[in-house]
Amino acid sequence: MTSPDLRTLPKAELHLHIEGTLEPELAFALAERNGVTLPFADVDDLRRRYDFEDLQSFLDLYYACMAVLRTEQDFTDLATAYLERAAADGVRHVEMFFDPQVHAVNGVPVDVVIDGLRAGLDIGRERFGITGGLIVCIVRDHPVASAEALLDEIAPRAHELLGIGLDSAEVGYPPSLFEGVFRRAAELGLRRVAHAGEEAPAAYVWEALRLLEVERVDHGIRSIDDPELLAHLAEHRVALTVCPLSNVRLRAVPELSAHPLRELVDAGVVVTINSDDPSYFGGYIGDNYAAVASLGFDTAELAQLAANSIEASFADAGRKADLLAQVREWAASA
Ligand SMILES: Nc1ncnc2[nH]cnc12
Ligand SMILES: [Zn+2]
Repeated sequence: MTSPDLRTLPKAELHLHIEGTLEPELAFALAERNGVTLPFADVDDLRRRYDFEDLQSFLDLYYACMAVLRTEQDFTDLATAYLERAAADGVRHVEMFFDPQVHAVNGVPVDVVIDGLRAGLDIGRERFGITGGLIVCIVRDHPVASAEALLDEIAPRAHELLGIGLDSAEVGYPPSLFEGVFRRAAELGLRRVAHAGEEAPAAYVWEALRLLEVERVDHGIRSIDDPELLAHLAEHRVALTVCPLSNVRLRAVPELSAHPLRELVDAGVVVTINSDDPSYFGGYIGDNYAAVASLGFDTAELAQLAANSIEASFADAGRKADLLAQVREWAASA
């Protein structure tokens, strides 16, 4: 039997930083359009620096490149370019992270970012049939007061957002710092997710669950070190948004074959597959599914991972039922 085309498997992408889809070519085009000077000679020079030692070494480059994003049109162009690639990878629903505190440092108001990304999502829906929304991320190594000020700013537009997340440098910035911020976000009607257990230990995942009351955990791979936590995640069906190629590139795991994905699935955890920052990590979501297939996951298991992504999404019940039927159809014909 030939292996099925994983790019036609209908799926949701639940862990995607839209700024992490900025390809070097677009970065230089936007730099020129906006009169911003990037600290790299050219596209090839920038790509050569995509050799990361850890999360922080990646974040340094990632935040530097974000300086080219200035106008509403820039954010629309960025989102549209991603959605076109995502559509080719079988993505039918996407929940997109963005980092307004970093854009604010560059003088870009959060309204510009939201307007630009929402226009991109509208194009994605019309052109590619992709549904989805935005998850505003708190940059955890900025002061808590800055996160609180951001909530003040977005409060009137909370109904235009799906949720709140927590990202950036993890170790030393535990979820507990943001308990009040997340409580207020919940009062605004935002769904809650957080990066936890990417580089930091399982204790950060417990904090995200107990103090931030998250509905999904982003990465969460260090949960593997805590059997009680694994049992809790499985029992309560709290999904992990796992990003295998990211974990390899940022050396959260020594190599793909050492990834704890199989153990997480065997423990009964609801695992989903995602790309994180695909421009920087050598692969979009289709490449991540292909990496999982190379670990020995069979067609039925890959279809189950896609079904998990739909079930764990914040799509409405009708959309979920429709997409789950599409996954079943794919599996039956694979
Ligand atoms: N993998 C990651 N972890 C934490 N913050 C991020 N921001 C963008 N990518 C990230
Ligand atoms: Zn991430």
